[in-house]
Amino acid sequence: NSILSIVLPAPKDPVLSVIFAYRDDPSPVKLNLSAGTYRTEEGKPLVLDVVRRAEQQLANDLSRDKEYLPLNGLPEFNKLSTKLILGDDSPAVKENRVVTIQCLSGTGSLRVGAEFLATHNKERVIFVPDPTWGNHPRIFALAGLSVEYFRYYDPKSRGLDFNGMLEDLGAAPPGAIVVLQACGHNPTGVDPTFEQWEQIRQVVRSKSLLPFFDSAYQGFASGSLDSDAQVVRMFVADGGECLIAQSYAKNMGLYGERIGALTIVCTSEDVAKKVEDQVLLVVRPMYLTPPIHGASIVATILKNSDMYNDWTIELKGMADRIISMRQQLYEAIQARGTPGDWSHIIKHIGMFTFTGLSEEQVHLIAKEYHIYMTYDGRISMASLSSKTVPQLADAIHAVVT
Ligand SMILES: Cc1[nH+]cc(COP(=O)(O)O)c(/C=N/[C@@H](CC(=O)O)C(=O)O)c1O
Repeated sequence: NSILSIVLPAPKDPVLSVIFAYRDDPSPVKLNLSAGTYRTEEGKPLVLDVVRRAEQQLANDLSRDKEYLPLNGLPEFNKLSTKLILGDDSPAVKENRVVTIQCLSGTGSLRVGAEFLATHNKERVIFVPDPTWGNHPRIFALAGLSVEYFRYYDPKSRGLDFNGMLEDLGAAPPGAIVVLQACGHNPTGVDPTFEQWEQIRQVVRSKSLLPFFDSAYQGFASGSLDSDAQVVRMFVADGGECLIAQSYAKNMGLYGERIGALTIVCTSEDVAKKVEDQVLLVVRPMYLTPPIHGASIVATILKNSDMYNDWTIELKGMADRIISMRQQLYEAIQARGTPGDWSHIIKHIGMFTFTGLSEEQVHLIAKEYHIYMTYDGRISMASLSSKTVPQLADAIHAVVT
């Protein structure tokens, strides 16, 4: 008599179920556009050259050991991560009111932050964009928060439903948490303009909402680390509070190292101290202390100005390749005279684009053309190459005409 036989089949995960369908497809021309990971022009994963050099340096340093890190992670990693997102001369850092904890990449930063908020924030509602990254609702619900949505994507314009967003944020209860993707919105590729962000900031502050930034693509969206941090810095500059989940998965290609940071900007040093102690009470029973290797790679690169510069060059290379894939796909669709306005492909930013294809068109493209994207019509531009753009443009043309 088995105990586990009561376990029910798990619901389908939008990203993973497509990856499994792709895996099982025997076609030699199959193309996976669903995974949010960078691919080179040859369609291969990329380990940055500067990462290889950092790892070499670490391996040669015989003074290093494998002792536990402190609960809050590798100290120099935390300091350098704070600087990367908040900038070199952040008043919040100077006033000691910023707490940064190394966490297990972006997901871990979001989860630790959510568990902390579920325990200490009197308002248990957290608002996320509609749509948002598929994992957000579960991370926050499992932490004990109640997830609500604010209007974000407008299917008609394939752009931002700005008025809807402002209206929904304006109607949120004081103290509610609001998840804001810092740049390269997943899954739509639609980011507000800076002018729109300023209006969003004013509503967030005037309604006493607590912003929780998800910064998973800093530098990877525009190619510039500073411009992709502008939105976060705009909020921090007003002296208010926010949480920031940072990930080095995409911009440093450290997906499997699970390295990121949770930064909490408070209104005083005194509050920051209490916040840090309470967040560590979440960490200890969750995973005790974070992993050392990824943090050491990041710290090695960020603390050395030559390696930092080399990183920015490789990072811009990745971002530029994605932007050129957007241009090439748009031109290929135009060349085929495919009906409809496809300019959103070049207007969108970051790893992803919402094609606007319907679920049945997505299934048809998978079945007939062996091209896999998530059922919401999201494609990862990073998975395209000059060779495969025509294949996708042909498939889109076939299903929309
Ligand atoms: C917006 C966003 N935030 C956080 C993460 C977490 O990444 P981490 O590796 O924990 O730092 C991801 C990953 N997104 C891709 C990975 C996945 O969902 O499987 C994706 O959208 O494909 C995001 O797209």
